Parts: sequence; structure tokens; C-alpha cells
Amino acid sequence: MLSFSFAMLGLTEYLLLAVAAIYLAIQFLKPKVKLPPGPRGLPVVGNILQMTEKPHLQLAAWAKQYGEIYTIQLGSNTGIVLNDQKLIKDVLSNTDFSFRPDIPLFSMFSGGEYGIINTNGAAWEEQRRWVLRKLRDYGFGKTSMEGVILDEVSEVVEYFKANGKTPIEVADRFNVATMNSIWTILNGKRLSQDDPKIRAVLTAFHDVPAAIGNSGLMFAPWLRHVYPKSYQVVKNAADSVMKYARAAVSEHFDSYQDGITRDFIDEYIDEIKKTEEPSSSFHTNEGRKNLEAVVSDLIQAGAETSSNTITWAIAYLSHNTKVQVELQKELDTVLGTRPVALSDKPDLPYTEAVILETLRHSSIVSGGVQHSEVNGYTIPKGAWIFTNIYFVHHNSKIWGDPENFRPDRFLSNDGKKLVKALIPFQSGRRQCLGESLARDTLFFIYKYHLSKI
Ligand code: HEM
Repeated sequence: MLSFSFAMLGLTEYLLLAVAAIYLAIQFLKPKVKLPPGPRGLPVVGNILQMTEKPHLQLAAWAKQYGEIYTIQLGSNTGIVLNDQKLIKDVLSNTDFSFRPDIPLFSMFSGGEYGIINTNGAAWEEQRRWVLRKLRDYGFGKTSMEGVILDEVSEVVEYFKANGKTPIEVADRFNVATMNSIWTILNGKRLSQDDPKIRAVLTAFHDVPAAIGNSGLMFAPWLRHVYPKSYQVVKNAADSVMKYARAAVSEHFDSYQDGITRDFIDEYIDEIKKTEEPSSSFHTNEGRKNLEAVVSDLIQAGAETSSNTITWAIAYLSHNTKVQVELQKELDTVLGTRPVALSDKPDLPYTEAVILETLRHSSIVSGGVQHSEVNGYTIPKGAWIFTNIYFVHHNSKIWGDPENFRPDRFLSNDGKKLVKALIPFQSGRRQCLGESLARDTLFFIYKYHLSKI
């Protein structure tokens, strides 16, 4: 007969028992709040292991089961998942929900809690407001950006034309092009498509979504010991983008001359030099760290998102000859032989519908993470709020046939644009800062892709 005595246990078993006892005690003592229902998870890890394979599909499957709001447990973090566009808009319009949780994995991409993406409170507000204002001064979101975007798009399309006989990695050509639209503002000059330094940064980013998605590293930092290779992929990308950003900032500090502002980075340095208030996020060394992080934020947020969406756009067109024909018909009728301009947008509703359908179907940012500081009835202080963008864009109750690429779902019978439940750029105070640039780039892609290839 088997018998058990504590004397038989080794140190590891004692440690495991102690961890389990502490976990159970925490669970027992934790104040109980009424949370929305959700899937059951395992002790300690909660639902993390269910989220490692294609998390957006798992989150969508739970949305079908639990409805517009449900709870998941991610290690020690409680997550509240919002699955309805109206609910997402309502919740995110509340200032309390603009906080981001502290995710060490993400902070590596900004050298700590600096910049825009990984900051909160007064520093985030100050940085976001200033950056947006300065980018606009440089033409961001205005028709004056038109020339820059067009040059980039046509250079890539010409490259496709010249090299179309061999397979081309489409995203690899577009990521430098989309980054150039923002880099020309930040750094005053364009990058060459073959610049080895930026190529190294962008290559390091390739495997990051899979490394994060397959490991659960985002939710429980200790999982880096379980998935060291995935962690290394993420760390390499973070180190390389920060190194790139720091080098650009250093070059500017070294060559900065009072009263001469060559570009956005110089304007920022100017702001640092003017700032005397110690609590400001622009003050001396804090200001420099924030500048490095802002440059890193804009590279990460701007390059891959846009180029991945464009890659989808081209794939959708290639697989949908009917859409190509409709698009061409509209462009020919409205433009004739003259070049397209942003001011033509209102007269090109089908083109706009193709853009919306591309953003819906691809949903390349499948969800966002916000943080509530409200100690409310159902949402405990510290819960992570997830917006299930992928599900909102693929909910068959809204779209009928979400799996099909069908731009005319956005058009009424008389061909006018309809507004539907689309939130590719999130909503609320954390809404994407580069939305106008991304939309304008997509607008030109269709025209130039069709006419030049
Ligand atoms: C098709 C292209 C793009 C898509 C689908 C997209 C989508 C998004 C989404 C969904 C968020 C919110 C994420 C969250 O809540 O966690 C976001 C945030 C952000 N995006 Fe974009 N984005 C795109 C392009 C760009 C571009 C071109 C830029 C910059 C030039 C940019 C800069 C940012 C920044 C800085 C934030 C953080 C805002 C903050 O935390 O206050 N994005 N984006």
C-alpha cells in the first residue's frame, strides 16, 4: 500500500506546495466582485494556455459563446473582453479607460515607460498632444503629405513592374515605403529601400507577432523561462528599434544648432532645451528618453501595420477580379487620364468601400489593450480591458458573410457610402495616431497598383 509522509518531499516539491498554498490563499482572500461570465481557466495560468494558438480566433470563439462582454484570467491579471462596437465606443470614451496596463514586454520597445504607446497620465497626454500637433505642422494628415505618399507608392509599384517576373516579398518593399512617409518628417530625409540598418530593424520585427501570440509572454513575464526563444525574438526586435531610434536622436543632439530646426527631432530637442519645469516629460534627460521612445513608437506603429494592410489589399485585389474591374471602372469614369488626388475621395465611393473592406477583412490589429482604474461594480481596479476588434469585424450577425471580401457591403443601393461597425483604428483617447496617413496611403495604393501593373 502506498503511504505518504512530508519527510519524503524534496526541496522542489516543498517549493511547489508553498506556491500552490500561497496561490490558493490569495484566491480565497481576494475580495469577490461580480464579473461578467467567461471561460474557466487553470490555476495560476488561468486562460493563457488557451490563448497561445491564434489568440484572436480563440477570443472570437468565446465572444460567440458569452456575448458582448466576458471575463478571462491571464495569470494574475483579470481581463474584460469587449465584443461589441457600440460598447467599445461607450467604454473607451470614458477617460478612466485610456490607461494602459504595465506590460514589461511592450515597455522594452520604448526603453521603459516613455513615449506614447507605453505611457499613462500626464506624461502620455503631454507627449501625445505635442507629437500630434508637431506632426500636423509638418503636414501630417493634410493634403500637403500627398506628394510624399505618392512618391513612395509609385516607387514601389515601379519596382514591381521592373521585377515582376520573379517572386517579390510585397510587405518587404512596402514597409520602408510606409515608414518613409513618417521618417521624412522625423528625420528630414528619406531612407533608401536597401538601407541595411532599417532593413535589420524591420526584419527583426517579422517574427514578433507569432512569438508573442504563441507564448502568452505578454500576459505573464515569467513565461520567458518557459519560452526563451520567443522571448529572445521579441527582445532582439525591441533592442534593434531602440538602437535605431537612439542613434537618430544622438546624431541630432550632436549636430543641433540653436535656432535652426531641420526636422521633427530638432523641434523636439528645441522643446527639451526650452523646458525648465522639472515635472514635465520634456525636462532634460527625461525629455531625451521620451524622444527616443517617440521615435521608436512611430517606427513600430507606422511601418508594419500599414505595410501588412497594403499586402492584404494587393492579395484581395489579385483574388477578386470582379472588384478590380469595378474599381477600375470608377477610377476611369471619375478621373479619366488625370492623376488622382486626395480631394477626389468623396467622388470615389467604391474605392472607399474597398479600403473599408480591406481594413475589416484583414483586421491586422486584432485587438487593443486598455486599462481601467475604476473600481466599479463589475470591473475591478487593475483589470485589463481588451477590445475584440477582430470579432467586431467578423461577427456574422453584423456582416452576414464576414469571410468574403465584398466591398459593396459598405455601399447603399444608390452607391453612397454606408457607415458600419468598423473600428480598425480603435476608438477613444487611445485611438490610432496615424489613422489619416494609413487611410491616405491605402487610397493611393489602389489607384497606382491598378494603373501601373
Ligand atoms: C493600417 C494601419 C494601421 C492600423 C490598422 C492601426 C491601428 C491601431 C490601433 C488599433 C491602435 C490602438 C491600439 C490599442 O488600443 O492598444 C493604434 C495605436 C497607435 N497607432 Fe496605429 N494603426 C495603423 C497605422 C499607424 C501609423 C501609420 C502610425 C504612425 C505614423 C500609427 C501610430 C499609432 C500610435 C502612436 C498609437 C498609440 C496611440 C496611444 O497609445 O495613444 N499607426 N493603431
